[in-house]
Amino acid sequence: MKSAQRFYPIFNSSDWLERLLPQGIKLAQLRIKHTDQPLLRAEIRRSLQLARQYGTALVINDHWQLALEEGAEWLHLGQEDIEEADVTAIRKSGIRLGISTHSHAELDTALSYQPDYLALGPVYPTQTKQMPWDPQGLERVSEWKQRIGNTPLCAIGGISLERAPGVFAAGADLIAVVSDITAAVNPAERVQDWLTLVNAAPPSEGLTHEH
Ligand SMILES: Cc1ncc(COP(=O)(O)OP(=O)(O)O)c(N)n1
Ligand SMILES: Cc1nc(C(=O)O)sc1CCOP(=O)(O)O
Ligand SMILES: [Mg+2]
Repeated sequence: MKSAQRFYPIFNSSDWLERLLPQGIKLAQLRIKHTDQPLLRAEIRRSLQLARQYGTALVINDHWQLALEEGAEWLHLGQEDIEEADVTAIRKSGIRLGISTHSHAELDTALSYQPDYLALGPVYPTQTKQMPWDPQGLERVSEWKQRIGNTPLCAIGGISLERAPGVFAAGADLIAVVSDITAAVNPAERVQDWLTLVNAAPPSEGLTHEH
């Protein structure tokens, strides 16, 4: 895996992608929580165009039907999402799949789908999303990595640039972040700091994405 793919920022619009992909982001997620289908399709289409332009692997969150129809290569689903999705169609399409986990039971369920990566969260307290889960902590990151072996482990939730070295050292292959970038005083500068950090990190098993 190219080391820059260990940094996985999450954005809620194609405008954010237009603004920050030129910084050299090689893996990102589009996470839009409204359900207006025409607007969603337009956002997904524009985001995929931007991702192709900048050589970025773009993961579409939640909206698996639109992701398939618009030719996305990556999809992220939570446990409730996957219950409602047509997993056979998703797997048949060849789209690569990441799945969220927050507990041992969710980990067992997620592993049964043989995902292309697994996410564990929230590692630290987060203001970005309300969840019933207590922060997992770094020991849980290490435990997950031991249990999932070669499947890439994505850590998410309350992770800042300053916390990232500890999260990688605990066993995360990649780190997903929202507010550390989008709430930064200077998001482009913050992206550069992350890229510097991951480029200096030791190699890791993780996502592969050829361009
Ligand atoms: C990389 C990554 N990890 C976890 C999530 C959360 O997914 P989910 O539990 O389905 O919650 P929503 O993001 O859909 O609110 C994620 N999106 N990305
Ligand atoms: C969208 C999301 N999912 C999580 C999980 O634990 O599944 S934590 C989270 C929010 C992450 O945002 P921030 O980097 O601002 O804490
Ligand atoms: Mg979801």
